[in-house]
Amino acid sequence: MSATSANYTPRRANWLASQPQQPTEVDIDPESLDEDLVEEITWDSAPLTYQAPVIETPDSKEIAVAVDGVSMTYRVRSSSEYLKEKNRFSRAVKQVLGSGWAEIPALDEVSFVVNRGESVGVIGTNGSGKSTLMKLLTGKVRPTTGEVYATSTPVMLGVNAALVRTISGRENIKLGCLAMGMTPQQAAEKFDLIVEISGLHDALDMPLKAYSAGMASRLQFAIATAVDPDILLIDEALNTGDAQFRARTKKRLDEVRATAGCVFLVSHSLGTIKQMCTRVIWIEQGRLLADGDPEWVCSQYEEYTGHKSNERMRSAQIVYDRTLLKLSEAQIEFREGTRPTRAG
Ligand SMILES: Nc1ncnc2c1ncn2[C@@H]1O[C@H](COP(=O)(O)OP(=O)(O)OP(=O)(O)O)[C@@H](O)[C@H]1O
Repeated sequence: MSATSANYTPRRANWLASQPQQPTEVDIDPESLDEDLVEEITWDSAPLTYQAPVIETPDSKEIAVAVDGVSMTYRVRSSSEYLKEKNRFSRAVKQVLGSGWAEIPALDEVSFVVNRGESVGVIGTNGSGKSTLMKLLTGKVRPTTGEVYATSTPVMLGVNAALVRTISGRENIKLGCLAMGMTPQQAAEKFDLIVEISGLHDALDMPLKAYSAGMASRLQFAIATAVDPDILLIDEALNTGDAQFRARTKKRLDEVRATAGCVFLVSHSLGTIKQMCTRVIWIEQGRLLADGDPEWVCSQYEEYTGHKSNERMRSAQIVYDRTLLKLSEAQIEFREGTRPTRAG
């Protein structure tokens, strides 16, 4: 569908007509809450209220990505051992279908809007749904329900720049650029920049199989970001670099951010996230739990994971519930003609 479709009717038009346009606080019946939770929330001085969804009306000049009520359920054929294993971890298998088929919920009604110039950190414990979200953003995988919109095709670092182990770094740069859709001339023009970003001047003629994991991911990063992607997705790629490379990476990410669209960075390293991101999204058990200031979101996450790693599951649940209470859920409305194309 074209971004300028004149006949577009917002998907949620009926719903919007019956809802307030401003966030409104809705009273919760304290009787329905666990006593400890009430105590904790009161102590934290958070209002004992749910916020009604904020209606996000993306500005067509600003918007880079809109994720509108996206849910994702994988359908897998699995052995009973695998299912037992899944049950042991955080996410329960929702429904076991006949003859070994199972549905695994990975994301549940996630909505947010990202504007150009933002650098969004994505955090969450193992299996919470971060990589699934990235896959949906590339448009290569379709959500079960909901929709992902993007103003250009997001580039996933590491997927588009597949490296070949038997040829040199120099040849990999040329091949990687061609694989990402550059002409031979564009690839030649970008060569020096890629070498500079990767910092691999001395290793250019070595075969890739002689590179360490960190060196290979530096090369991958340099190739992927050389195309000046409008929307760049990075999944854990930065964690292998040394301090010098991280500084160079940050510089390059800042440039990408400044020149074009936005960056998504999935990482378990909160230091990296806080250093590189202007906003953080916390996905937990498939739900969007927090979306906002990196310091605040990371501090809630640290408290949550601290409790979990000490097996204080009840306290972890309190942090989860308390954080969720503060989330202003988004509902997305596109004005006529302002909707970007569907990702993919
Ligand atoms: N291809 C797949 N088929 C079936 N289930 C999957 C598939 N990919 C992910 N899942 C399941 O979906 C859920 C979310 O997984 P996902 O990889 O998105 O989590 P994650 O937050 O990226 O985890 P991690 O931090 O460990 O990389 C998990 O329960 C996982 O087992």
